[in-house]
Amino acid sequence: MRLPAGRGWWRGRALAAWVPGAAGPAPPPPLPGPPGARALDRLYSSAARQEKVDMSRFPAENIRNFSIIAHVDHGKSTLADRLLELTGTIDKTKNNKQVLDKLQVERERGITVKAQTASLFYNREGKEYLLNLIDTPGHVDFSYEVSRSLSACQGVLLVVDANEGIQAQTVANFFLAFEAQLSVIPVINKIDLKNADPERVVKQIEKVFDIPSDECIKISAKLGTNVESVLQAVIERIPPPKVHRNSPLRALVFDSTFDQYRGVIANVALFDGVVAKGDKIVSAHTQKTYEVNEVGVLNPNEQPTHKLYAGQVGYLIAGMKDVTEAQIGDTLYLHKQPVEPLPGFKSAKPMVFAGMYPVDQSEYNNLKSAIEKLTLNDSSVTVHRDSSLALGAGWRLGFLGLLHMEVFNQRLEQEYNASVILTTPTVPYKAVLSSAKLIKEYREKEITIINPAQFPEKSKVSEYLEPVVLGTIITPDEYTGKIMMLCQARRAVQKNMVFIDQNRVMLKYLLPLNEIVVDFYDSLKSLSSGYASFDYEDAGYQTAELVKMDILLNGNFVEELVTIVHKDKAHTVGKAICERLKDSLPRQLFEIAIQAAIGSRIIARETVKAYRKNVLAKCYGGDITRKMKLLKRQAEGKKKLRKIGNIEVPKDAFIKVLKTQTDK
Ligand SMILES: Nc1nc2c(ncn2[C@@H]2O[C@H](COP(=O)(O)OP(=O)(O)OP(=O)(O)O)[C@@H](O)[C@H]2O)c(=O)[nH]1
Repeated sequence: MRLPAGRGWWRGRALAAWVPGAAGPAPPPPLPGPPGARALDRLYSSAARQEKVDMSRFPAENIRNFSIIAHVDHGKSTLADRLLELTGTIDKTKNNKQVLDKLQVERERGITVKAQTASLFYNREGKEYLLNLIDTPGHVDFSYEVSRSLSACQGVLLVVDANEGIQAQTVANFFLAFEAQLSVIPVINKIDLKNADPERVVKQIEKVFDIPSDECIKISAKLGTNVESVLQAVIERIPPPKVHRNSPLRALVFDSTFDQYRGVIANVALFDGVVAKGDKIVSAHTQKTYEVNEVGVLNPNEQPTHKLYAGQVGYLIAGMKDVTEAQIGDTLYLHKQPVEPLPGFKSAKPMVFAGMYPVDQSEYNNLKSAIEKLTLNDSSVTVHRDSSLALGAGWRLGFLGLLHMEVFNQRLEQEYNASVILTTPTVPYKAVLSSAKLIKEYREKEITIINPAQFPEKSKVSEYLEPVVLGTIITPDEYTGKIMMLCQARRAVQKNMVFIDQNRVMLKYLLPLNEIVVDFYDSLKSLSSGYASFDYEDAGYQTAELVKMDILLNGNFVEELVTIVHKDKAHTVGKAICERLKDSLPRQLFEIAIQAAIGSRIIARETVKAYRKNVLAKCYGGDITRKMKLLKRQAEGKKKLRKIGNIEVPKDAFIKVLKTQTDK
């Protein structure tokens, strides 16, 4: 049986409540062993399994809400495993590996894609604490998940690899936490590695983040070395949430997922008040009223509770039918007790757009339903209907980056059995219109273009704009020269350069997004032997000399191959498209000229030589039935062709040219 995605696949383990003093059957007698292990045994006891947890026993001063943030692969999920074990939330003997990475795509790629919350019950010196841990993704495409998670926290564990030291996402994530005014606990991980140099990393942390060296905790999450002191620091250095339990309910929806049986499961952080099953709540965003069906904590599986109290982080199910009803950043309050909504979040801004089409048009409806379901679990994807003469009806989807696009595609295939064609990604350009007619048509002066086919002509535009990002590159000094040349070739403007230690440099560049979207990271990695790291943040738009490039076959315009390029790159890009098309077009009875053109100016050309495929050539002699069969097969093949002028172009040829370069 295929396990449903998201929370819940762990359900077989059915962690249940340990509820001293709660209504229902008495908890089993204390067991020998460390407090965490005892808690675990109680959690697993079948008597307690039916009970709901009583969360009133955790006053705000006994609560710590924190995220684990780091550069990719520095060990967040492994540290989360050890913390879950140490607090007895999961069984230590089970060889746990990245337990909170629950999606198949996360397990296969070994990366975290979705932030996951776990509530840990922890006894320390006779006091019982509730530690709400959020494990976050490290890759730049998912930094939106990180910033959202931080809104439910008062502190972070900033994990840094003792061998690699501070990397680009370490810097980006630190500043997210710093700007949110959270307590930062630096954790230097992987001290067991042969090449580990924790002292060097301590100095980097002091220099770049201005954090005193004695605040760094050195651990090996893999071996469990010194992980106890991380728990101690969480309790001592992260402040409890400042909340009011006697005020009316004010709950922030900081994440949400969709379960096909129960509807929306909203992850909430309670800033004020209390919420319980049966309460009537209102969404500040939609003003719709709902009745709460279930509240609970993730332990790390869903564990229903009697109530959730201010300062706590948990989940809430209230009959919302899709995630648009539980918008991330929304505030929930009690019916007839309106409150000032919490600030919420800026909505996720798609950075790349690509066309998505079913491989076979008869699969359109199935794919439509799969996309709808998956976007319910990933609301940062935007979807617009689109169509192409060659590929049929489809959609134009917006993603936070290329990895996000690949992960979405993989999830469609794995979780919904869909097979799709994804076209080359483009970035969202803008045009400031000068034509009164167009302004009237669009009802605005500045339009965003997510489909190259809709690029307005230069004569109707006063200026074009392209998205830019502020990129951070951290590299060993010896590769700086090569990296600078790469950045220059990508039209980047250097903004800053500092040494973070004797031989490591941090470079800051303003880069056009379309120059980095496809292969910048790969180029950076290969010319620095894998040592340089890269992260970027949105930096708005800049004026750009963009041109629309057409592709012509014997003078006939091919609508699906229109591309927007910077004028300086037009020749290179045009040549590459012509070459790819030449390789994928079958020869025909006449010569075919493939041309890339800007307006009437031809900038690149390839030729496919004439050739006659005589399907009857082998049928010498008089077997008429065999001849008829071959001619019929040829006629069927023609149905998969599109005629451009008198040229027959197979659908496969378009696919080869349009498919993303990352698709193999
Ligand atoms: N030697 C050693 N390896 C470790 C340690 N901690 C984690 N690793 C390994 O480092 C790799 C990455 O660990 P993860 O915990 O998945 O890292 P992450 O930061 O969660 O990764 P993302 O979610 O992709 O950003 C895995 O192969 C771990 O086994 C450690 O203390 N020592």
